[in-house]
Amino acid sequence: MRIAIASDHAAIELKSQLADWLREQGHEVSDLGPADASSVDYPDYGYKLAQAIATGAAERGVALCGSGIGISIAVNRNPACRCALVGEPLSAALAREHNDANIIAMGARLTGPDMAKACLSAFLSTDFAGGRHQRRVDKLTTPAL
Ligand SMILES: O=C(CO)[C@H](O)[C@H](O)[C@H](O)COP(=O)(O)O
Repeated sequence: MRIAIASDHAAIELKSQLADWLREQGHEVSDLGPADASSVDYPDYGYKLAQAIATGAAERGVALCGSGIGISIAVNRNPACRCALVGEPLSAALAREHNDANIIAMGARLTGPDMAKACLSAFLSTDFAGGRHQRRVDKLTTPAL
């Protein structure tokens, strides 16, 4: 699968660990940065990731920052993105099954590498269930008010 991954400085180490792990499993991984641990702003990298999903350059995205909150807010500003912030595998699976999430967000200061891999594994191996969930997901792409 084509997977794009982006973070801020707080998650640079987790980004690198997850990118390596995904490549070992045969995924095509685009690391959208940052390249080092210098302090950066999560919206800049969240927008790059959102663009990769919106253009189809990537089928799935991984968004990481200290808590996962800031970068998940950033990517969800793009209507092509459905990003779920998770900290355990059941939420990661449900984000796919019910919400057809195309980006997973995690917080490197809250979630360790083993748990992050378990979440990512559940996210990548779970299909969208469709049916009633499709109707609800469709409503996310229409103006709410
Ligand atoms: O955006 C965040 C919180 O929603 C992330 O956790 C950031 O990584 C964090 O705010 C960065 O904080 P720092 O003190 O500048 O390292």
